[in-house]
Amino acid sequence: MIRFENVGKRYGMGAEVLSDISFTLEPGSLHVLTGPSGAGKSTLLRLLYLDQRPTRGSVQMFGHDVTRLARRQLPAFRRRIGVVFQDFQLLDHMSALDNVALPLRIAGDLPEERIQGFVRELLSWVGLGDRLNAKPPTLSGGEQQRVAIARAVIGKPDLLLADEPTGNVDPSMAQRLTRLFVELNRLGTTTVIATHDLTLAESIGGARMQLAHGQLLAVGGGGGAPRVAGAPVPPQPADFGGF
Ligand SMILES: Nc1ncnc2c1ncn2[C@@H]1O[C@H](COP(=O)(O)OP(=O)(O)OP(=O)(O)O)[C@@H](O)[C@H]1O
Repeated sequence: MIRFENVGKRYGMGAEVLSDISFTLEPGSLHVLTGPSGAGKSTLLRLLYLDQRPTRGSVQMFGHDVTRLARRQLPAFRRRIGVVFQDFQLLDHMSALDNVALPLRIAGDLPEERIQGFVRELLSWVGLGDRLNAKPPTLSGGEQQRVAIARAVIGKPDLLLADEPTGNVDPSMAQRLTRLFVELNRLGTTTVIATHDLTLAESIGGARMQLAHGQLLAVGGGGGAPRVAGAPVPPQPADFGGF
């Protein structure tokens, strides 16, 4: 369970960009975070990723008050979180395959041969089967976004955070990626997807978290995602073991 209580966030000496944010995310719940540009969606995702600290309030995650963690404790928590941020945060010197393999290699649970098999299958599924060895700077924005999504989901994280995850792809790929998120959520990953795209929000389902001017206007229960009609079926968990 994740619990925010009266969380406020300001950058430097600026005004608060988030004020008195309180909510609970139940394990395995699915939430779509909406709100106008500048409302604080990315800031909220960065607080959830422990990439920013709140300036007030408390945040409970994975059984800990994470506002009290030492910097050296953060990587272990972050390994439980898959992220797709707008800047993708891919490692430019590594191939697409190696970027996506990284969470499984760090986890160290699977032999390299199986890791390679799972990564190839997932990258093929997101339409990048012919770009396995390409490095991120040689990929288009939409291709980089799909590598980032594959990297975020391959290890079946406890929490998935995605910021405008389909902003750079065409509608049919957006539907395919939505299916991936929904299926991951069905396997138990608590999921928060920020988007301006109301079609995406509708197709994901789940509960809305609505931000405006740094205030959370609504947060629902977020239980269970509907099937995405007509979308292709992603690789099943047994087919890519990290999943
Ligand atoms: N690193 C930063 N330093 C200073 N101010 C920041 C920083 N990041 C965000 N802000 C400010 O915080 C406010 C909320 O920004 P944020 O990116 O969280 O909004 P958003 O809802 O994700 O917007 P968008 O939909 O345009 O991505 C904005 O006023 C922005 O200028």
